[in-house]
Amino acid sequence: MKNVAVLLAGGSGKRMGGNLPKQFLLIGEKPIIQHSMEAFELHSQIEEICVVIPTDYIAEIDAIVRKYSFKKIKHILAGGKERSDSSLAAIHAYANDTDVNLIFHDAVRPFISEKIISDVIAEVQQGKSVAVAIPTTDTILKVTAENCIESVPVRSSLRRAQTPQAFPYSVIKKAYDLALKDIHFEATDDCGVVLKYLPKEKIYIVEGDESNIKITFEGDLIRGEQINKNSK
Ligand SMILES: Nc1ccn([C@@H]2O[C@H](COP(=O)(O)OP(=O)(O)OP(=O)(O)O)[C@@H](O)[C@H]2O)c(=O)n1
Ligand SMILES: C[C@](O)(CO)[C@H](O)COP(=O)(O)O
Repeated sequence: MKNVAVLLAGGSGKRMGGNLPKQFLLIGEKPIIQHSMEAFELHSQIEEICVVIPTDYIAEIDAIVRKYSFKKIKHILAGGKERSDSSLAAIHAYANDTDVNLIFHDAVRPFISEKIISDVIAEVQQGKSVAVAIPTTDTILKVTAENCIESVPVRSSLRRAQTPQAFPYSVIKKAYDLALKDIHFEATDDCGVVLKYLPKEKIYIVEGDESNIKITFEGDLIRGEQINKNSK
């Protein structure tokens, strides 16, 4: 099976604000998305990379690919309205090349480590579905519609989800085929889609790390600069 990294970068970064989608903001003088592209380009077990990006920014990715001589970028695809639409764009792109593992990664998690990618690949190569997560240090509250506490789940059973999330092609395709028949379908990640529509499919967890942050708000850029400096 070929290991394909799908870099999801189709969002507009509403919570970050500003005109430029956050994946093009600089950390360590390099666009955030370029950090993610490099992490997968340099990983020896990744055969191909597929970048999903808003249509207006396809040329920017093409320019980065040419300028820095990326060799593994096979597709640069137009993203969709929701994150799940961007995942679907990648799934459709491999409809005739199904002997692959799709390894979905938020392009705005630029500090993904070689170890996490290796650990994810070790699992998905055995035909397993894989999530990356870390324990939560905060107690997590489940709340009601009126913002009162409904329950306090046992913390030791809770994890914070990161990416990558990886699946054999047949698994993720089937999950999305079923999801698309559901008029109430919505999802914030790909594991949620598999869990809901293929409940018998086990999703194995690989340990993430605290540096694998998602750049979401402006303050995350300061933390990102620190992580980048410490990684030198
Ligand atoms: N339609 C979308 C929405 C999100 N993403 C990608 O999914 C990742 C995680 O999403 P998030 O941090 O929510 O990014 P945005 O959707 O851009 O942010 P916001 O929700 O603040 O608008 C990002 O790399 C983002 O570009 C995507 O590929 N397609
Ligand atoms: C996939 C994810 O990064 C796991 O934490 C997260 O669910 C993405 O959510 P967002 O709303 O697109 O930021």
